[in-house]
Amino acid sequence: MGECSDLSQTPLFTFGVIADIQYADIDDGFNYHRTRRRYYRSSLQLLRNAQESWSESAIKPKFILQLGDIIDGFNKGRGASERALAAVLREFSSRGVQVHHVWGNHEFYNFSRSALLRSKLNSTSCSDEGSGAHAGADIYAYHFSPAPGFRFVVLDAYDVSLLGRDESSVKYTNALNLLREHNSNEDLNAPPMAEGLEQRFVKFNGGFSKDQLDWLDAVLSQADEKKERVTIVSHLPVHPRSTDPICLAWNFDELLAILQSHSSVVCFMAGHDHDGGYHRDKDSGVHHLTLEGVIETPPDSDAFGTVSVYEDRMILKGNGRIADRELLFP
Ligand SMILES: Nc1ncnc2c1ncn2[C@@H]1O[C@H](COP(=O)(O)OP(=O)(O)O)[C@@H](O)[C@H]1O
Repeated sequence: MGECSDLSQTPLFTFGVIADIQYADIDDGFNYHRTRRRYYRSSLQLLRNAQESWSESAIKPKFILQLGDIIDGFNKGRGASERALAAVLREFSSRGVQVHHVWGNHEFYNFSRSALLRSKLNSTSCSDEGSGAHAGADIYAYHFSPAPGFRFVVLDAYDVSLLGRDESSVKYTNALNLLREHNSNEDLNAPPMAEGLEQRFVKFNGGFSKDQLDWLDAVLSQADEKKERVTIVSHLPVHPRSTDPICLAWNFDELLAILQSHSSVVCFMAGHDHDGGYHRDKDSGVHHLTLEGVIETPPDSDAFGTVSVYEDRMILKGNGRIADRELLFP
């Protein structure tokens, strides 16, 4: 960190990040391929560790980004969705810091889209006022500016998806047609190929509608004009080198093209791939960060980050499985 002599400087503000808590009050289990252990019960304690660290830090985070999959789909079958959600939200609210919730596949395993829109997982009330702050009535995407010159955009990566869309809706039919164009398996959660980018066409992923892409494009044009620094968050990663390709958003390429055409974008943060990932896009200089998931983090470790924001960079202080990173602005 040669140029980092200003680390002793006070940041303009800080914020917390945490991904894939996937809490359930059940014994440990495994991922689909049985290669990774999942610590369903202990994930609540790891969230508690994060909250404790944030509240004890000299500079309190201005907000927390919760990158999706806050509770596990197993809750649904046990009739425990509301109880599990209440337990996790109790932890979040205990310290009184504003939380921005992103929606992942496990949100939709537990709740319908309309229920989510009515729930405490809808944090659009923390968005900026005014027209254009939200992408649309049934698209969960909004932006906010926590400090002058900085903007954050929350994206809905399941806008085009089978998950959460009513089976009688046009949006569901369109998503099913798109998925079937790429995946001929009977079980649409099974990837169509054993490797490569086409693997992403599975039911547990989704994408961004044209309405959402147009909205994002307009939000970023305004941010370019104001010379703001924009960080975008979504449950699904969009850079093939920042994740296992099976976790990519269906139309990651369309989203990447938008990011590359706006000078204001500095960082894209996602969850979903519990192993995490990082890549700096060489064309745009945008940092693509995929956060390691809490659910696959052993009870004696941690998985959360605190980001300090400066004029020219963000410094991620990782805890446990998450590495420290210096994110210089492009
Ligand atoms: N290779 C696969 N073939 C069939 N189903 C799969 C495959 N991988 C995952 N699934 C299923 O897809 C869903 C999402 O997978 P899961 O591992 O739970 O994702 P997450 O990491 O988001 O928890 C689960 O219902 C899981 O059983």
